[in-house]
Amino acid sequence: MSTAMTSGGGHHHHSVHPSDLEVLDSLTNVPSTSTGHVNGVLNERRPSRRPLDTLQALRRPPIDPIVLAASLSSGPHVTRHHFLHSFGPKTESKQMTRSQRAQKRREEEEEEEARQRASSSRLGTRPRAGSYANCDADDDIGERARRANEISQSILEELGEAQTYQSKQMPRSERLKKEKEAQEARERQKVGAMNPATEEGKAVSKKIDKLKQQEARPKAVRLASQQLDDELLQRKSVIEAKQNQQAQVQQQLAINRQSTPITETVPATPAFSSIVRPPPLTIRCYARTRIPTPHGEIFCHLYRNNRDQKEHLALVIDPAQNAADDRYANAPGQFIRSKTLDEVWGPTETEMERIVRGAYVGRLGPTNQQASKQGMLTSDAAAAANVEPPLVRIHSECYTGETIGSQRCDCGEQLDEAIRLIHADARPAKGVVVYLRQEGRGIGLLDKLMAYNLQDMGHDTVAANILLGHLADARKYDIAAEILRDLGVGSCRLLTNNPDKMEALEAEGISVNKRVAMVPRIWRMHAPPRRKLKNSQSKKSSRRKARKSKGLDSSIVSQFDGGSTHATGTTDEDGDGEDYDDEDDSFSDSSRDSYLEHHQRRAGATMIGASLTRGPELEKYLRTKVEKMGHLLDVPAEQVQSALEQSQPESGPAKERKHRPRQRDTTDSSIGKFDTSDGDTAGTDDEPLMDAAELQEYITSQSQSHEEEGGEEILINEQKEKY
Ligand SMILES: Nc1nc2c(ncn2[C@@H]2O[C@H](COP(=O)(O)OP(=O)(O)OP(=O)(O)O)[C@@H](O)[C@H]2O)c(=O)[nH]1
Repeated sequence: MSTAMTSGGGHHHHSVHPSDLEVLDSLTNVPSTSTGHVNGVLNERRPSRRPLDTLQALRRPPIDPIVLAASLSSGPHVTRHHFLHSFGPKTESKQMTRSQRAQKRREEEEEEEARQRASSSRLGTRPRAGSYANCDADDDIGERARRANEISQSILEELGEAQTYQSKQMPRSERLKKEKEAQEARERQKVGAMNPATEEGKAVSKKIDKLKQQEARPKAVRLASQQLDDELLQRKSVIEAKQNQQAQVQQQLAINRQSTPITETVPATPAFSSIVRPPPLTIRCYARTRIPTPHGEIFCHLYRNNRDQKEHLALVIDPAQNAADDRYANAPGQFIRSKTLDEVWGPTETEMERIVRGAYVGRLGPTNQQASKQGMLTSDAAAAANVEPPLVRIHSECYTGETIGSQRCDCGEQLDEAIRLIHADARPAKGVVVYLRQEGRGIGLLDKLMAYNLQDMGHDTVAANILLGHLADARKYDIAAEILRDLGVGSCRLLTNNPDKMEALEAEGISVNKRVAMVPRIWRMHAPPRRKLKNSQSKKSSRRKARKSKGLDSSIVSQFDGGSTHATGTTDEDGDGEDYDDEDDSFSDSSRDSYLEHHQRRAGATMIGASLTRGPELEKYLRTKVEKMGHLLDVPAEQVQSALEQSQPESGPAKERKHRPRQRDTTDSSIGKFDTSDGDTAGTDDEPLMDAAELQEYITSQSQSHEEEGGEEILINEQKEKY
């Protein structure tokens, strides 16, 4: 562009070139007016390219004089229509003139040349054109590096060590090949070990079982797969590192102890010593409160301890403590109460503070707020009371079974059943469910969920645990025992099928006087009665009971009636003595009848979906417990048959449809439907469903025919002679 538009005030209008006008036009959008004259010259090259109306339409809005004035009065003066023109104070360009700039460049070039000449003379040799030396010919660093290299070379020569380096590494192609082979071998081993369908998988499963029997569990883990082995080693090294760290801390502590006078203080939370030598276990009940349940009221106790960070619970069923009057409050020794809760926690603790944490007697209310006294119950007092030891269940947490109604296990059902059985046990009912936060048999929820995936791949619960690097059962019962002691329960009748649990509890100093079995509800449906019904009168009475139980179950009512009565779900109200006529049989009878009663309860009150767990996965789970973990239960013949059928699913002849009892509850259909044998989905609505009375008749007829066939008795308490 020529000087037609220079900055500054001086306007030197030389001849205007047509291209300048074109640029000006494009910058300012001034509509071109057909061909025209510029400085008297006919501008042939500026035809009117666009019609005027289009240009008008494209044109940006005209300059607003107010905006222009504002712009002039404030900032640097560049507007889109006055590009580089200044209407404001004159600004001086700080740029040198062109000639000055040329002069400066020349001077710089001369200086450069002089420098180059000087450096090449210093080197003595001129670098060859095109050689790398050219790159740093005038570079001091390059020069110094070369010289250092020469010096070090000469030193090495003097020492006679100037040898050529020879790599001992394999060629890369070979290394890659070897790595690939090793990786493939590992994969094969892993896949084989994880898939029970393969020969390798079968061998691994077999090995695991065998080793487990030999009690060589950690070793079995190492053999199970290379991958798990690596993981174990890693864990081991972490533990070793911790132990080392701990040893150092112990040493330091020993030194400190020598140098400082000993004061008998026990650290509240020993961080490291718990790995080496755990401090004596201490527990404390921090709170107790009343919870109404479908079976009656319970007192929920929350415990903390110095062993783990979990809050374990004790559900105490002792409704007598809840009486509106203080009849029972004055009879210490009759209650299941926590010693640590009733303790006074310090000289400043107020009565109200004690009551708020649950250390009260009688039924708490707006008018009854009586704090408990320290030492209301001791184990001695309980023993002195000379009553049958309370029913106790040590229950392990199971989120899936108890909260989202998983049908993979019977944990939800067991928790529900334990509370029900304790409520139904004696008059007044008394017992404890110790609820331990040992999810997944102590392996935690995360690993339990992974174990389920291994189970879906064909492993059972025991093998899945082992493949994940755990013991088949990683639970401990020391905290449970301590909680029971705190509650004054030194001996008990234990609700369990698990012999290990009984042994563990005994080892922890709680005497197990009797085992009371937990029979899965679904199995109980098929079980014949333990003894023949006494006479035809009994049959009538059971029908009468079934009719009675069609109404709202009294255990449900008990939570609405103020809770002053305990659950009466299995009370022998008609007085025929059938339920409680014989102490030994009381449980078997009440358990058998409980099947009907639990169907009369509202479904989902304590478990999602149903109060009955069923299905092929549950059957497998139960069978594994019996067959591999030694649980004391007899698998009903029908379950064995169903397992056999499952093992040859499609291949065999079409299954004969068995007659299965079906029932629909009158109040809630969700518990009414069930399938007893093979876990097929429950029958369709068009199939007739039994009502409670029909069902009871069905069970009775089944059991009678079973007895006629000389069938084996399979019911709870069967194995208890063993203990
Ligand atoms: N690792 C693992 N744990 C499971 C599985 N299914 C249930 N559990 C856990 O098992 C615990 C219950 O243990 P069980 O073996 O069912 O019963 P038990 O308490 O030993 O025996 P009983 O006293 O007779 O009931 C709960 O903590 C559940 O979370 C499973 O497939 N794998």
